[in-house]
Amino acid sequence: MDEEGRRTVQPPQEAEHENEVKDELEEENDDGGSSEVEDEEKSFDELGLDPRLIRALSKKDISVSKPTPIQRVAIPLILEGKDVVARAKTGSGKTLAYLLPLLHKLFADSGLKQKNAPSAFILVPSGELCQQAYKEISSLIDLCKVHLKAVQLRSNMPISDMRAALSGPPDILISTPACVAKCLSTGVLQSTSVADSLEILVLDEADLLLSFGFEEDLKALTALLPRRCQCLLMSATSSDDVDKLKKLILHNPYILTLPEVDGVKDEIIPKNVQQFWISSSDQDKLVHILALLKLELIQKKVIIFTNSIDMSFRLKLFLEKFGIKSAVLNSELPQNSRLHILEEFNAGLFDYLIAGDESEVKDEQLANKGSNADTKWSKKYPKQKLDSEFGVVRGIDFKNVFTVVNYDMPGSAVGYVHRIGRTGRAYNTGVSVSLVSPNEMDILEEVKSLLGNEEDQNSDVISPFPLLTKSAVESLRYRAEDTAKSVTRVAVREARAQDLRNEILNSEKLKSHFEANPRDLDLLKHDRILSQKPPAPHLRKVPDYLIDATTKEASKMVKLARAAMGNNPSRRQGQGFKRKLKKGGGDPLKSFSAEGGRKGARKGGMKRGGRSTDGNHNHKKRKSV
Ligand SMILES: Nc1ncnc2c1ncn2[C@@H]1O[C@H](COP(=O)(O)OP(=O)(O)OP(=O)(O)O)[C@@H](O)[C@H]1O
Repeated sequence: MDEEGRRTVQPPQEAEHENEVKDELEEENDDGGSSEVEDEEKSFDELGLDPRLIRALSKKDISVSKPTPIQRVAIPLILEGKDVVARAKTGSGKTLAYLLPLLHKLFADSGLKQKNAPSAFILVPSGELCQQAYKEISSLIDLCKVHLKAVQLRSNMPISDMRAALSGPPDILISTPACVAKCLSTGVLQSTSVADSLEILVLDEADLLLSFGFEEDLKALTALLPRRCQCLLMSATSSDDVDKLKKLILHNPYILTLPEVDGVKDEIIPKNVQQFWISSSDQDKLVHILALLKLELIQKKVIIFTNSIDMSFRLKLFLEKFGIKSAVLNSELPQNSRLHILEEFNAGLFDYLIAGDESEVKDEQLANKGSNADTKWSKKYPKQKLDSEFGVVRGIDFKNVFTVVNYDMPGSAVGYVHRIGRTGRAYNTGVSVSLVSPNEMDILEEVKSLLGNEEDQNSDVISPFPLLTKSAVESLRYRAEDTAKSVTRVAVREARAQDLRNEILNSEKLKSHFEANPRDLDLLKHDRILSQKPPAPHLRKVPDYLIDATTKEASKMVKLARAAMGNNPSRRQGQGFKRKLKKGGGDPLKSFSAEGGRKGARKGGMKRGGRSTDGNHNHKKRKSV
């Protein structure tokens, strides 16, 4: 610390002690002993939060009696003013875990002291996450009807806009570290004002902040942090980068790690996601995805991940020929368009989103910076022009996604976990289906060994997808292969360029229009057709005679399951949904085998991955829907 009591840039010595909370039941205290945390099933209002926040949660349809485990543990500690590192898996509700106590504190402090800079900074690695956090905070502030102001700043804003946004000043600033560093270096934010005013600093998606190259920007900020500033670090995974940040910024923090039930692996496994895979050559992936979507064997909404922008457009053009509309999200698009695509998808304006997940390409590029390393991965996915603050996978809260499809497998098992974590968020459930080519089998093996349960070798965390028969695939093969020929490289290039042109035009319109009409989502469609010709009528509808009886039954069951949810996946949470599913024939993914139709009639359990498991003792990592 310097004379003025500010935190210095040098990482402090290893904290004198760290307070670890290893799960919601056990809290390690300073002496290394452990004590039971009483009444682990506390509701939100028993956590000591302002009643206005509790009412706001009810209005947002979040059950006030059911905080997630990380919320139950983190909220009281943050309310007490402790520095906290919260590591809990993707989709576990970390955003509210820091936002609720942060707002509670700002409600209490509001108007007490004249400030020249915001009281709270929330720093995230990408523009998309800024927008997401901003919307969540704004909706809570609106619902609580309090006089607090939050602003989001992004690096691409003109300095004059930044200055205007910070005049006042607002109570909460949501931004990226690079943007805050820019504000400091241009004098938009005064260092002395920050040092005088800042009470709470949140680093969300902390493990990404350093890998996205924000280290120097963060150091510029940490030099100003007053000693009293409470620091919170949220992360889905533990990594060296999280440790580095922890040492750089936090003071003797409480480390919250929520392994839930049985050990380290559970820390990362999205338990609410039933995971499946389909073996497919690279060429056959188009016919497989067509069969899944056209024969309605997976439930909407769906995110389809590819590893390249060209593949995303190829897929979009191909599906269009069969009358399946989708939108493409990628790093090439202007930021306003990307944010708008996300908003439309979250609002349910279209069902299929093809997301070019280049984050792993970016990681690979960062890892190989300065070297000429020519890995298998970089050969397959050559360098693309990437927006350094774009991330389509990490941290983005896609709403009500039921199925995640890996059209291309990601480059790592960790990338896989983050992708499938876009469904099954908080108390919801979801399904993932990965198309795995022979070249990608090593990643599948990596995923299996990362997620597998060594003590339970006989059960697969990721199983063969049970609803797709060979004959269903073959019935569509001719049409798919014939149509794929028309999706040429030139067509893909033109579609990509056309989409970019449209979106650049849109982006300007979007900026001005949505500033004035934030709720007017439907103005610009992002899932419009890019093909020159409309889809041929014979491709739009699969003739009845092509679909075998087993597939018809599978598709019917998927539809029944969807109807039981009333097209509202958030209703998957309750018992009511389970009852309705039972009436409608049960979860098709559990009660059905593509080879043998319904499994319910068969005694002695069901087959998964060629191994027999007892229907009543299904794999414990796979939560029933
Ligand atoms: N107690 C709760 N009950 C029900 N839903 C919740 C609860 N808390 C949060 N949610 C919802 O769960 C979803 C996931 O939460 P959130 O985005 O905070 O997860 P996360 O842990 O930050 O995930 P990631 O690591 O991917 O960023 C959000 O839509 C949020 O509104």
